[in-house]
Amino acid sequence: MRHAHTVEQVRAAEAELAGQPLMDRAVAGLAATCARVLIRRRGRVYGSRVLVLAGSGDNGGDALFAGARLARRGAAVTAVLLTPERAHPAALAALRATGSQVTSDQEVGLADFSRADLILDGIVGIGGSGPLRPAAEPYAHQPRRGVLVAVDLPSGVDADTGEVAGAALRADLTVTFGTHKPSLLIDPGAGYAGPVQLVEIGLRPPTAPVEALQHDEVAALLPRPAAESDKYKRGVVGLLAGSERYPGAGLLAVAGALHGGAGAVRYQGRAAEEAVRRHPEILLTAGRVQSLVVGPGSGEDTAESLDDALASQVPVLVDADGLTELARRGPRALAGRSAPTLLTPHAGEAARLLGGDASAEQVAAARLRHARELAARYGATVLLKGSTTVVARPDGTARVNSTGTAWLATAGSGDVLAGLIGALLAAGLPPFDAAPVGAYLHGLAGRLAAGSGAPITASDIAAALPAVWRDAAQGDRPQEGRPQGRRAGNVAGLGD
Ligand SMILES: NC(=O)C1=CN([C@@H]2O[C@H](COP(=O)(O)OP(=O)(O)OC[C@H]3O[C@@H](n4cnc5c(N)ncnc54)[C@H](OP(=O)(O)O)[C@@H]3O)[C@@H](O)[C@H]2O)[C@@H](O)CC1
Ligand SMILES: [K+]
Repeated sequence: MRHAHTVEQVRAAEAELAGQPLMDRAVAGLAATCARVLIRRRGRVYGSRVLVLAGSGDNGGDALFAGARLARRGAAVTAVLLTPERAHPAALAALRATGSQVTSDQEVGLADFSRADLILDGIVGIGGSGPLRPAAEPYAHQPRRGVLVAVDLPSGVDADTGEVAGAALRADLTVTFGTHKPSLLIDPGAGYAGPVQLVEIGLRPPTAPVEALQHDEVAALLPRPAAESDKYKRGVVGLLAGSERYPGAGLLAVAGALHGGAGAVRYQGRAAEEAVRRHPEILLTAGRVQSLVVGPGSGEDTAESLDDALASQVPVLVDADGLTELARRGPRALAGRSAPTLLTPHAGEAARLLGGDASAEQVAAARLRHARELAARYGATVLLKGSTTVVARPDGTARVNSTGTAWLATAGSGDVLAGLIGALLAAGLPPFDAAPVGAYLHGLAGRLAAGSGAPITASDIAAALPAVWRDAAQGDRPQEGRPQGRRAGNVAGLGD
Protein backbone atom coordinates (compact mmCIF):
# COMPACT_ATOMS: atom_id res chain seq x y z
CA MET A 1 0.00 0.00 0.00
CA ARG A 2 1.22 3.49 -0.72
CA HIS A 3 0.12 5.89 1.99
CA ALA A 4 -0.17 9.62 1.43
CA HIS A 5 -0.41 12.13 4.26
CA THR A 6 -1.37 15.77 4.41
CA VAL A 7 1.07 18.56 5.17
CA GLU A 8 -0.53 19.00 8.59
CA GLN A 9 0.03 15.32 9.42
CA VAL A 10 3.63 15.45 8.17
CA ARG A 11 4.32 18.51 10.31
CA ALA A 12 2.83 16.84 13.40
CA ALA A 13 4.86 13.67 12.81
CA GLU A 14 7.99 15.75 12.30
CA ALA A 15 7.37 17.60 15.58
CA GLU A 16 7.24 14.29 17.45
CA LEU A 17 10.75 13.54 16.26
CA ALA A 18 12.22 16.91 17.22
CA GLY A 19 15.97 16.64 17.66
CA GLN A 20 16.41 13.78 15.23
CA PRO A 21 18.50 14.46 12.11
CA LEU A 22 15.59 14.22 9.68
CA MET A 23 17.10 16.60 7.18
CA ASP A 24 20.38 14.65 7.11
CA ARG A 25 18.49 11.46 6.30
CA ALA A 26 16.44 13.19 3.62
CA VAL A 27 19.52 14.76 2.04
CA ALA A 28 21.49 11.49 2.10
CA GLY A 29 18.68 9.73 0.21
CA LEU A 30 18.27 12.61 -2.22
CA ALA A 31 21.99 12.88 -3.02
CA ALA A 32 22.35 9.11 -3.44
CA THR A 33 19.49 9.09 -5.97
CA CYS A 34 20.96 12.02 -7.87
CA ALA A 35 24.33 10.28 -8.01
CA ARG A 36 22.67 7.14 -9.40
CA VAL A 37 20.89 9.20 -12.05
CA LEU A 38 24.16 10.82 -13.12
CA ILE A 39 26.01 7.51 -13.21
CA ARG A 40 23.29 5.98 -15.38
CA ARG A 41 23.28 8.97 -17.64
CA ARG A 42 26.93 9.95 -17.86
CA GLY A 43 28.76 7.02 -16.31
CA ARG A 44 30.00 9.10 -13.35
CA VAL A 45 29.21 11.98 -11.01
CA TYR A 46 32.61 13.59 -11.49
CA GLY A 47 32.42 16.39 -14.06
CA SER A 48 28.61 16.37 -14.32
CA ARG A 49 26.88 19.72 -14.44
CA VAL A 50 24.35 20.14 -11.65
CA LEU A 51 22.01 23.10 -11.13
CA VAL A 52 20.40 23.63 -7.73
CA LEU A 53 17.28 25.82 -7.64
CA ALA A 54 16.93 26.84 -4.01
CA GLY A 55 13.95 28.59 -2.47
CA SER A 56 13.97 30.13 0.97
CA GLY A 57 12.73 27.22 3.08
CA ASP A 58 13.99 23.79 4.13
CA ASN A 59 13.13 22.45 0.68
CA GLY A 60 15.83 24.75 -0.66
CA GLY A 61 18.03 23.59 2.24
CA ASP A 62 17.66 19.96 1.17
CA ALA A 63 18.61 20.85 -2.40
CA LEU A 64 21.66 22.90 -1.34
CA PHE A 65 22.93 20.19 1.03
CA ALA A 66 22.47 17.55 -1.69
CA GLY A 67 24.30 19.85 -4.11
CA ALA A 68 27.20 20.06 -1.63
CA ARG A 69 27.40 16.26 -1.46
CA LEU A 70 27.46 15.99 -5.25
CA ALA A 71 30.12 18.73 -5.44
CA ARG A 72 32.28 16.73 -3.03
CA ARG A 73 32.06 13.86 -5.53
CA GLY A 74 33.37 16.11 -8.27
CA ALA A 75 30.17 17.48 -9.84
CA ALA A 76 30.29 21.06 -11.11
CA VAL A 77 27.46 22.57 -9.10
CA THR A 78 25.79 25.95 -9.53
CA ALA A 79 23.18 27.10 -7.04
CA VAL A 80 20.62 29.73 -7.96
CA LEU A 81 18.97 31.38 -4.97
CA LEU A 82 15.41 32.56 -5.59
CA THR A 83 15.26 34.61 -2.36
CA PRO A 84 18.97 35.18 -1.65
CA GLU A 85 18.54 36.99 1.68
CA ARG A 86 16.63 34.04 3.17
CA ALA A 87 18.42 30.99 1.80
CA HIS A 88 18.96 28.17 4.32
CA PRO A 89 22.13 29.43 6.10
CA ALA A 90 23.76 26.10 7.04
CA ALA A 91 23.04 24.50 3.68
CA LEU A 92 24.32 27.53 1.81
CA ALA A 93 27.50 27.51 3.90
CA ALA A 94 27.98 23.79 3.16
CA LEU A 95 27.67 24.41 -0.56
CA ARG A 96 29.95 27.46 -0.51
CA ALA A 97 32.56 25.40 1.34
CA THR A 98 32.86 23.16 -1.73
CA GLY A 99 33.79 26.17 -3.88
CA SER A 100 30.61 25.84 -5.96
CA GLN A 101 29.17 28.81 -7.76
CA VAL A 102 26.28 30.56 -6.01
CA THR A 103 24.24 33.22 -7.77
CA SER A 104 20.95 35.04 -7.56
CA ASP A 105 21.07 36.11 -11.20
CA GLN A 106 18.09 34.37 -12.77
CA GLU A 107 19.49 34.89 -16.28
CA VAL A 108 22.42 32.69 -15.28
CA GLY A 109 19.99 30.26 -13.71
CA LEU A 110 17.84 29.98 -16.82
CA ALA A 111 20.89 29.49 -19.07
CA ASP A 112 22.23 26.77 -16.77
CA PHE A 113 18.78 25.19 -16.63
CA SER A 114 19.06 24.46 -20.34
CA ARG A 115 22.60 23.08 -20.08
CA ALA A 116 22.73 21.11 -16.82
CA ASP A 117 22.89 17.31 -16.72
CA LEU A 118 20.80 17.34 -13.56
CA ILE A 119 18.56 19.98 -11.99
CA LEU A 120 17.42 19.86 -8.38
CA ASP A 121 14.07 21.57 -7.87
CA GLY A 122 14.25 22.84 -4.30
CA ILE A 123 12.17 25.95 -4.92
CA VAL A 124 9.33 25.01 -2.59
CA GLY A 125 8.08 21.84 -0.91
CA ILE A 126 5.31 21.21 1.58
CA GLY A 127 5.50 24.85 2.74
CA GLY A 128 4.17 26.11 -0.59
CA SER A 129 0.90 27.86 -1.20
CA GLY A 130 -0.70 29.36 -4.29
CA PRO A 131 0.87 29.67 -7.72
CA LEU A 132 4.64 29.78 -8.20
CA ARG A 133 6.12 33.18 -7.34
CA PRO A 134 7.25 35.36 -10.31
CA ALA A 135 10.99 34.65 -9.81
CA ALA A 136 10.35 30.89 -10.03
CA GLU A 137 7.78 30.82 -12.81
CA PRO A 138 10.14 31.13 -15.81
CA TYR A 139 11.79 27.82 -14.84
CA ALA A 140 8.49 26.06 -15.44
CA HIS A 141 8.64 27.06 -19.11
CA GLN A 142 12.38 26.81 -19.75
CA PRO A 143 13.55 24.03 -22.07
CA ARG A 144 16.17 21.60 -20.73
CA ARG A 145 18.10 18.56 -21.77
CA GLY A 146 19.03 17.25 -18.32
CA VAL A 147 17.09 15.29 -15.71
CA LEU A 148 14.92 17.31 -13.34
CA VAL A 149 14.65 15.85 -9.84
CA ALA A 150 11.91 17.36 -7.66
CA VAL A 151 12.81 17.62 -3.99
CA ASP A 152 9.86 16.28 -1.93
CA LEU A 153 7.36 17.39 -4.59
CA PRO A 154 7.37 19.41 -7.80
CA SER A 155 7.28 23.13 -7.11
CA GLY A 156 3.97 24.70 -8.06
CA VAL A 157 1.88 21.63 -7.15
CA ASP A 158 -0.41 21.76 -4.11
CA ALA A 159 0.89 19.04 -1.77
CA ASP A 160 -2.46 18.01 -0.29
CA THR A 161 -4.62 17.92 -3.40
CA GLY A 162 -2.48 17.63 -6.53
CA GLU A 163 -4.04 20.81 -7.87
CA VAL A 164 -1.86 23.13 -9.95
CA ALA A 165 -2.90 26.77 -9.63
CA GLY A 166 -0.56 28.14 -12.33
CA ALA A 167 2.69 26.87 -13.72
CA ALA A 168 4.65 24.03 -12.11
CA LEU A 169 8.02 22.37 -12.72
CA ARG A 170 7.66 19.08 -14.53
CA ALA A 171 10.01 16.54 -12.97
CA ASP A 172 11.49 13.35 -14.39
CA LEU A 173 11.69 11.92 -10.89
CA THR A 174 10.56 13.01 -7.43
CA VAL A 175 12.40 12.10 -4.26
CA THR A 176 9.94 12.48 -1.40
CA PHE A 177 10.60 12.24 2.32
CA GLY A 178 8.93 10.22 5.08
CA THR A 179 5.64 9.52 3.30
CA HIS A 180 3.93 10.21 0.01
CA LYS A 181 1.93 13.39 -0.33
CA PRO A 182 -1.53 13.11 -2.00
CA SER A 183 -0.30 15.30 -4.86
CA LEU A 184 2.21 12.61 -5.85
CA LEU A 185 -0.60 10.13 -6.47
CA ILE A 186 -3.33 12.34 -7.94
CA ASP A 187 -3.36 14.17 -11.26
CA PRO A 188 -2.72 16.78 -12.38
CA GLY A 189 0.04 17.00 -9.73
CA ALA A 190 1.11 13.39 -10.13
CA GLY A 191 1.71 14.03 -13.82
CA TYR A 192 4.33 16.61 -12.84
CA ALA A 193 6.09 14.27 -10.39
CA GLY A 194 7.22 11.43 -12.64
CA PRO A 195 8.22 8.22 -10.82
CA VAL A 196 8.35 8.80 -7.07
CA GLN A 197 11.06 7.51 -4.78
CA LEU A 198 10.29 7.48 -1.07
CA VAL A 199 13.18 8.10 1.33
CA GLU A 200 12.43 6.74 4.81
CA ILE A 201 13.41 9.25 7.47
CA GLY A 202 11.69 7.66 10.47
CA LEU A 203 8.38 9.60 10.39
CA ARG A 204 5.47 7.79 12.00
CA PRO A 205 2.42 9.60 10.64
CA PRO A 206 -1.12 8.53 11.60
CA THR A 207 -3.65 6.68 9.41
CA ALA A 208 -3.37 7.94 5.85
CA PRO A 209 -6.37 9.79 4.38
CA VAL A 210 -5.26 8.82 0.88
CA GLU A 211 -3.81 5.49 -0.16
CA ALA A 212 -3.09 3.51 -3.31
CA LEU A 213 -3.49 -0.26 -3.45
CA GLN A 214 -0.44 -2.07 -4.80
CA HIS A 215 -0.18 -5.47 -6.40
CA ASP A 216 -0.03 -7.45 -3.15
CA GLU A 217 -3.13 -5.80 -1.66
CA VAL A 218 -5.07 -6.35 -4.86
CA ALA A 219 -3.98 -10.00 -4.87
CA ALA A 220 -5.17 -10.42 -1.28
CA LEU A 221 -8.57 -8.87 -2.05
CA LEU A 222 -9.36 -10.85 -5.20
CA PRO A 223 -12.20 -13.28 -4.56
CA ARG A 224 -11.16 -16.89 -5.19
CA PRO A 225 -13.68 -19.71 -5.53
CA ALA A 226 -13.43 -22.39 -2.84
CA ALA A 227 -14.05 -26.11 -3.34
CA GLU A 228 -17.67 -25.81 -2.17
CA SER A 229 -18.42 -22.68 -4.25
CA ASP A 230 -21.54 -22.40 -6.35
CA LYS A 231 -22.71 -19.46 -8.40
CA TYR A 232 -24.33 -17.73 -5.41
CA LYS A 233 -21.27 -18.21 -3.24
CA ARG A 234 -19.20 -16.56 -5.99
CA GLY A 235 -21.83 -13.87 -6.49
CA VAL A 236 -24.58 -13.20 -9.01
CA VAL A 237 -24.59 -9.73 -10.54
CA GLY A 238 -27.69 -8.20 -12.08
CA LEU A 239 -27.18 -5.86 -15.03
CA LEU A 240 -29.80 -3.22 -15.81
CA ALA A 241 -27.94 -2.05 -18.88
CA GLY A 242 -28.26 -1.73 -22.65
CA SER A 243 -31.22 -0.33 -24.56
CA GLU A 244 -32.48 -0.52 -28.12
CA ARG A 245 -30.50 2.62 -28.83
CA TYR A 246 -27.34 1.54 -26.95
CA PRO A 247 -27.26 -2.26 -26.95
CA GLY A 248 -23.45 -2.36 -26.98
CA ALA A 249 -23.10 -0.87 -23.51
CA GLY A 250 -25.09 -3.78 -22.10
CA LEU A 251 -22.92 -6.32 -23.91
CA LEU A 252 -19.71 -4.72 -22.69
CA ALA A 253 -20.99 -4.61 -19.11
CA VAL A 254 -21.77 -8.32 -19.42
CA ALA A 255 -18.23 -8.99 -20.67
CA GLY A 256 -16.76 -7.02 -17.77
CA ALA A 257 -18.91 -8.87 -15.23
CA LEU A 258 -18.18 -12.33 -16.64
CA HIS A 259 -14.44 -11.65 -16.60
CA GLY A 260 -14.77 -10.03 -13.17
CA GLY A 261 -15.31 -13.38 -11.51
CA ALA A 262 -19.11 -13.34 -11.22
CA GLY A 263 -20.67 -16.73 -10.45
CA ALA A 264 -23.40 -15.71 -12.88
CA VAL A 265 -24.68 -12.64 -14.67
CA ARG A 266 -28.40 -11.97 -14.70
CA TYR A 267 -29.02 -9.68 -17.66
CA GLN A 268 -32.13 -7.50 -17.49
CA GLY A 269 -31.75 -5.05 -20.38
CA ARG A 270 -33.14 -4.79 -23.89
CA ALA A 271 -30.11 -6.30 -25.61
CA ALA A 272 -30.97 -9.74 -24.25
CA GLU A 273 -31.09 -11.54 -27.58
CA GLU A 274 -27.69 -10.32 -28.70
CA ALA A 275 -26.25 -10.69 -25.19
CA VAL A 276 -27.15 -14.35 -24.96
CA ARG A 277 -25.88 -14.98 -28.48
CA ARG A 278 -22.51 -13.48 -27.56
CA HIS A 279 -22.42 -14.76 -23.98
CA PRO A 280 -24.48 -17.97 -23.74
CA GLU A 281 -23.59 -18.31 -20.05
CA ILE A 282 -25.77 -15.38 -18.95
CA LEU A 283 -29.17 -15.77 -17.24
CA LEU A 284 -32.17 -13.92 -18.60
CA THR A 285 -34.66 -14.97 -15.94
CA ALA A 286 -35.57 -12.81 -12.96
CA GLY A 287 -34.18 -14.10 -9.67
CA ARG A 288 -31.77 -13.55 -6.85
CA VAL A 289 -28.82 -11.19 -7.35
CA GLN A 290 -26.13 -10.06 -4.94
CA SER A 291 -25.35 -6.76 -6.63
CA LEU A 292 -26.92 -4.58 -9.30
CA VAL A 293 -25.33 -2.42 -11.97
CA VAL A 294 -27.66 0.19 -13.38
CA GLY A 295 -27.11 2.70 -16.13
CA PRO A 296 -24.68 1.69 -18.89
CA GLY A 297 -26.60 2.46 -22.09
CA SER A 298 -29.88 1.96 -20.23
CA GLY A 299 -31.54 4.74 -22.27
CA GLU A 300 -35.30 4.84 -22.11
CA ASP A 301 -35.42 2.29 -19.28
CA THR A 302 -33.18 4.26 -16.95
CA ALA A 303 -35.75 5.82 -14.61
CA GLU A 304 -37.54 2.53 -14.00
CA SER A 305 -34.29 0.59 -13.67
CA LEU A 306 -32.94 3.09 -11.16
CA ASP A 307 -36.17 2.83 -9.13
CA ASP A 308 -35.82 -0.96 -9.04
CA ALA A 309 -32.14 -0.88 -8.16
CA LEU A 310 -32.45 1.69 -5.39
CA ALA A 311 -35.38 -0.19 -3.88
CA SER A 312 -33.26 -3.35 -3.62
CA GLN A 313 -31.37 -4.52 -0.57
CA VAL A 314 -28.16 -5.34 -2.43
CA PRO A 315 -25.15 -3.15 -3.28
CA VAL A 316 -25.89 -0.98 -6.31
CA LEU A 317 -23.44 0.53 -8.78
CA VAL A 318 -24.85 3.52 -10.66
CA ASP A 319 -23.11 4.47 -13.91
CA ALA A 320 -23.66 6.45 -17.12
CA ASP A 321 -27.37 7.08 -17.87
CA GLY A 322 -28.13 6.07 -14.28
CA LEU A 323 -25.98 8.96 -13.06
CA THR A 324 -27.73 11.45 -15.31
CA GLU A 325 -31.05 10.32 -13.88
CA LEU A 326 -29.68 10.41 -10.34
CA ALA A 327 -28.39 13.96 -10.92
CA ARG A 328 -31.97 14.91 -11.85
CA ARG A 329 -33.27 13.42 -8.60
CA GLY A 330 -30.48 14.68 -6.35
CA PRO A 331 -28.88 13.13 -3.23
CA ARG A 332 -32.22 12.52 -1.52
CA ALA A 333 -32.85 9.65 -3.94
CA LEU A 334 -30.29 7.60 -2.01
CA ALA A 335 -31.47 8.60 1.45
CA GLY A 336 -33.59 5.52 2.14
CA ARG A 337 -31.02 2.91 1.10
CA SER A 338 -29.72 0.43 3.64
CA ALA A 339 -27.30 -1.37 1.29
CA PRO A 340 -24.22 0.40 -0.10
CA THR A 341 -24.31 2.53 -3.26
CA LEU A 342 -21.34 3.17 -5.52
CA LEU A 343 -21.38 5.98 -8.08
CA THR A 344 -18.89 5.81 -10.97
CA PRO A 345 -18.95 9.16 -12.80
CA HIS A 346 -16.44 10.66 -15.19
CA ALA A 347 -15.78 14.38 -14.76
CA GLY A 348 -18.79 15.46 -16.85
CA GLU A 349 -21.19 13.22 -14.95
CA ALA A 350 -19.67 14.37 -11.67
CA ALA A 351 -20.33 17.98 -12.65
CA ARG A 352 -23.96 17.04 -13.34
CA LEU A 353 -24.26 15.29 -9.99
CA LEU A 354 -22.92 18.43 -8.33
CA GLY A 355 -25.83 20.33 -9.82
CA GLY A 356 -23.77 22.91 -11.69
CA ASP A 357 -21.56 23.86 -8.73
CA ALA A 358 -18.51 22.88 -10.78
CA SER A 359 -17.75 22.35 -14.46
CA ALA A 360 -16.25 19.15 -15.84
CA GLU A 361 -12.93 20.98 -16.23
CA GLN A 362 -13.01 22.11 -12.60
CA VAL A 363 -13.78 18.57 -11.45
CA ALA A 364 -10.85 17.19 -13.48
CA ALA A 365 -8.47 19.83 -12.11
CA ALA A 366 -9.43 19.14 -8.48
CA ARG A 367 -10.24 15.44 -8.51
CA LEU A 368 -9.80 14.62 -4.84
CA ARG A 369 -11.84 17.60 -3.64
CA HIS A 370 -14.77 16.87 -5.94
CA ALA A 371 -14.79 13.11 -5.37
CA ARG A 372 -14.97 13.79 -1.63
CA GLU A 373 -17.64 16.43 -2.08
CA LEU A 374 -19.80 14.04 -4.12
CA ALA A 375 -19.33 11.19 -1.64
CA ALA A 376 -20.34 13.44 1.24
CA ARG A 377 -23.37 14.90 -0.56
CA TYR A 378 -24.75 11.58 -1.75
CA GLY A 379 -23.69 9.50 1.26
CA ALA A 380 -22.20 7.00 -1.21
CA THR A 381 -18.81 5.73 -2.29
CA VAL A 382 -17.73 7.57 -5.43
CA LEU A 383 -15.30 6.40 -8.09
CA LEU A 384 -14.30 9.40 -10.19
CA LYS A 385 -12.83 8.19 -13.47
CA GLY A 386 -10.04 9.93 -15.32
CA SER A 387 -6.30 10.21 -15.62
CA THR A 388 -6.07 9.21 -11.95
CA THR A 389 -9.11 7.34 -10.73
CA VAL A 390 -10.09 8.55 -7.25
CA VAL A 391 -12.38 6.53 -4.99
CA ALA A 392 -13.77 8.51 -2.05
CA ARG A 393 -15.98 7.64 0.90
CA PRO A 394 -18.36 10.02 2.64
CA ASP A 395 -15.87 10.37 5.52
CA GLY A 396 -13.28 11.75 3.07
CA THR A 397 -10.91 8.77 3.03
CA ALA A 398 -9.77 8.06 -0.49
CA ARG A 399 -8.00 5.48 -2.60
CA VAL A 400 -6.39 6.33 -5.89
CA ASN A 401 -5.45 4.15 -8.82
CA SER A 402 -2.74 4.94 -11.28
CA THR A 403 -2.53 1.75 -13.35
CA GLY A 404 -4.57 3.46 -16.06
CA THR A 405 -3.33 4.46 -19.47
CA ALA A 406 -4.59 7.08 -21.87
CA TRP A 407 -5.48 4.21 -24.24
CA LEU A 408 -8.34 3.34 -21.85
CA ALA A 409 -10.18 6.46 -22.95
CA THR A 410 -12.23 4.63 -25.55
CA ALA A 411 -15.97 4.15 -26.02
CA GLY A 412 -17.39 1.41 -23.81
CA SER A 413 -14.36 1.20 -21.52
CA GLY A 414 -16.50 2.46 -18.61
CA ASP A 415 -19.19 -0.17 -19.32
CA VAL A 416 -16.59 -2.92 -18.92
CA LEU A 417 -15.43 -1.33 -15.66
CA ALA A 418 -19.00 -1.13 -14.34
CA GLY A 419 -19.59 -4.82 -15.02
CA LEU A 420 -16.24 -5.78 -13.51
CA ILE A 421 -16.85 -3.83 -10.29
CA GLY A 422 -20.42 -5.13 -10.16
CA ALA A 423 -19.02 -8.67 -10.08
CA LEU A 424 -16.61 -7.77 -7.28
CA LEU A 425 -19.50 -6.27 -5.29
CA ALA A 426 -21.54 -9.44 -5.85
CA ALA A 427 -18.61 -11.46 -4.52
CA GLY A 428 -18.92 -9.53 -1.27
CA LEU A 429 -16.21 -6.88 -1.54
CA PRO A 430 -17.33 -3.60 0.03
CA PRO A 431 -17.43 -0.68 -2.45
CA PHE A 432 -14.22 0.87 -1.03
CA ASP A 433 -12.38 -2.35 -1.99
CA ALA A 434 -14.34 -3.36 -5.09
CA ALA A 435 -13.94 0.02 -6.79
CA PRO A 436 -10.14 0.38 -6.52
CA VAL A 437 -9.54 -3.31 -7.22
CA GLY A 438 -11.71 -3.05 -10.33
CA ALA A 439 -9.95 0.13 -11.44
CA TYR A 440 -6.57 -1.51 -10.85
CA LEU A 441 -7.39 -4.58 -12.97
CA HIS A 442 -9.11 -2.50 -15.63
CA GLY A 443 -6.04 -0.25 -15.92
CA LEU A 444 -3.67 -3.18 -16.22
CA ALA A 445 -5.95 -4.84 -18.75
CA GLY A 446 -5.84 -1.66 -20.82
CA ARG A 447 -2.05 -1.65 -20.63
CA LEU A 448 -1.82 -5.29 -21.57
CA ALA A 449 -4.17 -4.82 -24.50
CA ALA A 450 -2.38 -1.69 -25.70
CA GLY A 451 1.05 -3.36 -25.44
CA SER A 452 3.79 -0.92 -26.27
CA GLY A 453 1.13 1.51 -27.49
CA ALA A 454 -1.72 0.81 -29.88
CA PRO A 455 -5.39 1.75 -30.12
CA ILE A 456 -7.61 -0.69 -28.23
CA THR A 457 -11.33 -1.27 -27.99
CA ALA A 458 -13.41 -1.85 -24.88
CA SER A 459 -13.79 -5.49 -25.99
CA ASP A 460 -9.98 -5.80 -25.98
CA ILE A 461 -9.93 -4.55 -22.39
CA ALA A 462 -12.53 -7.12 -21.32
CA ALA A 463 -10.62 -9.86 -23.16
CA ALA A 464 -7.40 -8.95 -21.35
CA LEU A 465 -8.96 -9.19 -17.90
CA PRO A 466 -8.40 -12.95 -17.35
CA ALA A 467 -4.64 -12.66 -17.98
CA VAL A 468 -4.36 -9.70 -15.64
CA TRP A 469 -6.47 -11.46 -13.04
CA ARG A 470 -4.31 -14.60 -13.30
CA ASP A 471 -1.13 -12.62 -12.75
CA ALA A 472 -2.63 -10.80 -9.80
CA ALA A 473 -4.11 -13.92 -8.21
CA GLN A 474 -0.76 -15.70 -8.48
CA GLY A 475 0.87 -12.70 -6.90
CA ASP A 476 2.98 -12.17 -10.02
CA ARG A 477 4.35 -8.71 -10.37
CA PRO A 478 3.47 -7.07 -13.67
CA GLN A 479 6.28 -7.81 -16.07
CA GLU A 480 8.52 -5.40 -17.86
CA GLY A 481 6.52 -3.36 -20.33
CA ARG A 482 3.45 -3.93 -18.20
CA PRO A 483 4.17 -1.58 -15.34
CA GLN A 484 2.27 -1.85 -12.08
CA GLY A 485 1.56 1.84 -12.03
CA ARG A 486 2.33 4.69 -14.29
CA ARG A 487 4.83 5.98 -11.79
CA ALA A 488 6.29 2.64 -10.86
CA GLY A 489 7.75 2.15 -14.30
CA ASN A 490 11.34 2.78 -15.20
CA VAL A 491 10.46 6.03 -16.92
CA ALA A 492 13.38 7.52 -18.82
CA GLY A 493 15.54 4.87 -17.21
CA LEU A 494 15.31 6.65 -13.89
CA GLY A 495 13.24 4.43 -11.64
CA ASP A 496 14.85 2.01 -9.24
N1 LIG B 1 8.57 17.65 7.25
C1 LIG B 1 9.62 16.85 7.38
O1 LIG B 1 9.55 15.90 8.08
C2 LIG B 1 10.85 17.13 6.64
C3 LIG B 1 10.91 18.17 5.71
N2 LIG B 1 11.99 18.41 4.97
C4 LIG B 1 11.96 19.42 3.93
O2 LIG B 1 11.40 20.61 4.39
C5 LIG B 1 10.45 21.07 3.41
C6 LIG B 1 9.49 22.00 4.03
O3 LIG B 1 10.24 23.13 4.39
P1 LIG B 1 9.55 24.48 4.84
O4 LIG B 1 8.57 24.21 5.88
O5 LIG B 1 10.65 25.38 5.22
O6 LIG B 1 8.78 24.96 3.56
P2 LIG B 1 9.22 25.00 1.99
O7 LIG B 1 8.52 23.95 1.30
O8 LIG B 1 10.70 25.06 1.87
O9 LIG B 1 8.58 26.35 1.46
C7 LIG B 1 8.57 27.50 2.24
C8 LIG B 1 9.18 28.63 1.47
O10 LIG B 1 8.66 28.68 0.16
C9 LIG B 1 8.11 29.97 -0.10
N3 LIG B 1 6.89 29.76 -0.89
C10 LIG B 1 5.64 29.46 -0.48
N4 LIG B 1 4.82 29.29 -1.51
C11 LIG B 1 5.55 29.48 -2.62
C12 LIG B 1 5.25 29.45 -3.99
N5 LIG B 1 4.01 29.17 -4.42
N6 LIG B 1 6.22 29.72 -4.86
C13 LIG B 1 7.47 29.99 -4.44
N7 LIG B 1 7.81 30.03 -3.14
C14 LIG B 1 6.86 29.79 -2.23
C15 LIG B 1 7.85 30.58 1.24
O11 LIG B 1 8.06 31.94 1.15
P3 LIG B 1 7.33 32.99 2.14
O12 LIG B 1 5.86 32.70 2.04
O13 LIG B 1 7.91 32.75 3.49
O14 LIG B 1 7.70 34.31 1.56
C16 LIG B 1 8.84 29.89 2.14
O15 LIG B 1 10.02 30.63 2.27
C17 LIG B 1 9.89 19.80 2.87
O16 LIG B 1 9.20 19.95 1.65
C18 LIG B 1 11.14 18.97 2.74
O17 LIG B 1 11.83 19.30 1.54
C19 LIG B 1 13.18 17.54 5.07
O18 LIG B 1 14.32 18.33 5.08
C20 LIG B 1 13.25 16.69 6.30
C21 LIG B 1 12.00 16.25 6.91
K1 LIG C 1 10.38 21.12 -4.75
